[in-house]
Amino acid sequence: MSKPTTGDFTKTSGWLDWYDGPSQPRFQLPAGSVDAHCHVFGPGAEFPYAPERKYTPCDASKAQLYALRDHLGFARNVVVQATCHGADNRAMVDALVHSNGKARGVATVKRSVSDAEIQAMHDAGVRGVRFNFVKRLVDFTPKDELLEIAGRIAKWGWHVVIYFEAVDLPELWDFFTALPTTVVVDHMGRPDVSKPLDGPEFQLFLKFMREHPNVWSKVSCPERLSVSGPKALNGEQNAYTDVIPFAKRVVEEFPDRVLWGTDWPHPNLKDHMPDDGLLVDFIPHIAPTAELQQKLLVSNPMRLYWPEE
Ligand SMILES: O=C(O)c1cc(C(=O)O)oc(=O)c1
Repeated sequence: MSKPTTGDFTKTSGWLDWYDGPSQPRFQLPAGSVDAHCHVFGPGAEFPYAPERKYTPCDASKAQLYALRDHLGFARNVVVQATCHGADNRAMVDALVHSNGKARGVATVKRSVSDAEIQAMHDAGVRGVRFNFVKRLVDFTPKDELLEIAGRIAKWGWHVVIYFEAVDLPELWDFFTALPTTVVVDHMGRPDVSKPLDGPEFQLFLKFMREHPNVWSKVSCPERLSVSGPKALNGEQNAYTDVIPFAKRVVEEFPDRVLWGTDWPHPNLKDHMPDDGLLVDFIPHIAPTAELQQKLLVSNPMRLYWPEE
């Protein structure tokens, strides 16, 4: 892979670029595995970052993403609109249309989006919208606007991806449970893994999934959630051990409603950039059997994003 560029944009101070030269994973992904959460950034010279963005990343192009896919052994990607592009989905859509059908997408839209624009995104491979409640990433959007969007995109068979912090789940509960579509939670709703697995915060998340069969979860981002590491660097085969019990619990209790993704190029990490090959080696720690791995990496994402196959 070629190294990150910046175009004419100045990266947010302290920005960490994605890891150059990831290792070859030891864990062999099942055939047809889907990286169900990753992003493209720009390149800014071609697809400028949104004026309302909260961070300016390094560029991370579709060619670099697809080179990583091939290197790690994934067959397909789900490219999720990154907040640095706001509701301008051109970079993500461009990645989809140049994927030879090997990528689907999740967009961010405003209430003003037209049916023709939704249809065009659908034709390009978009299958969902993302609602973001992480305050450091986005400005507030009124919930009635989001519900209106959810009602409209449901007609295309799309789902809603939600990103929020664990402490905010109680306040967001009524809104989330009113959504009329399949709902996919990013990064397990960001549990605080220094709190107990059986404590009230994570138990509320499990109850959310248990009581609502339309709710799925990505069991991704151990590099973001881990407090005590160890980091996925220098060949570490037992990385992020504090995240394992949380992710494993979700995979084992809801094996048919979990997805996994690299989260490449890992926006806003402050401490280190993981070796993506070692992140893949994390998977068998949370999905220990071949059956769970097949569901997590192949059958579930295929059912959600390529149901026609
Ligand atoms: O935690 C984050 O900073 C983060 C940001 C974004 C984004 O900016 O879209 O996406 C993610 O999946 C995670």
